Amino acid sequence: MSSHVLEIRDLRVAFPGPRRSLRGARTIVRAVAGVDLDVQARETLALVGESGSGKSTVARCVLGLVRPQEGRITYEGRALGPIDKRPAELQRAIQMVFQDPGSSLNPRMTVGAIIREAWKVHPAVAPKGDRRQALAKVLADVGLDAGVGGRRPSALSGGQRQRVSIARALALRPRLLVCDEAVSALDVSVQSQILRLLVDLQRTHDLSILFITHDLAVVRQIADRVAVMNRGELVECTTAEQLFTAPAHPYTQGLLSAAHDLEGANVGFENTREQIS
Ligand SMILES: Nc1ncnc2c1ncn2[C@@H]1O[C@H](COP(=O)(O)OP(=O)(O)OP(=O)(O)O)[C@@H](O)[C@H]1O
Repeated sequence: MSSHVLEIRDLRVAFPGPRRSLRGARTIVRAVAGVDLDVQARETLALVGESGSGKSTVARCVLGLVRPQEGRITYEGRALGPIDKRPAELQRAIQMVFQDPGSSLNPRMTVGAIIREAWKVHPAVAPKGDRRQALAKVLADVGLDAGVGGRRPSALSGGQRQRVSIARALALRPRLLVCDEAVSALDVSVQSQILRLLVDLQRTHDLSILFITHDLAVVRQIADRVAVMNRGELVECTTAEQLFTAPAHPYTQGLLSAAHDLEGANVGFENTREQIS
């Protein structure tokens, strides 16, 4: 049997583009133009590319938030349709961590209420016994004190808020996390802490991660394999090591040298996976 948790085949998504003129026909933006991708059990696959290359659209298709014109997405061999047509256990099994927890966490609710609400939506994974203890455990798993449960997102730092987003996802015992620019809004040192947390959680919770980012320094810290998108197409999919040492595609070579120019000293980033193993 295949060890692929997620399989994407010939995915195609087009959006109506801007009008050419007041009376002219609409253009079409081919956001995803025939993508094949697999995420294996317990791996982190980074999906990288410049802004507008189609990464988020792939993620939104996996979540069932965008309906592709063509293609097939399966999770453990089961076809994934739109989110509202998915059985509860499939909705639960794939969780998303967004870039900006400020807008994805309800500002009127406490952290505890946010997590309890996730359990209300998915009673199959709600704790059977002491909910307080279960909440403290979920928060501890992401490095937060139990006291954070009584606070609202606005009272937390950006890094703490992102830990809460991860806790909310983990509370549903997912198998696949889709992280869309999940550390992009954070300072570099906080980014590293969150990336380490994800690497740890992946091991302790048997997670697969599809990690979307435009930042190659982040890829270096977290990815097992890397898929590179350009203009809706996948141009290269290889191990992280291979990508950084011998990128095959000219587009990837260009991305790497642009990152070199931008980051200077940061290019020598050590790999978090190696540091903590
Ligand atoms: N809902 C939408 N309606 C119209 N066009 C869209 C929509 N969503 C995405 N697009 C277009 O599809 C293309 C791919 O966008 P997408 O957000 O997937 O790229 P991305 O690589 O994730 O970029 P970014 O990192 O900037 O989000 C872009 O040209 C974008 O403008």
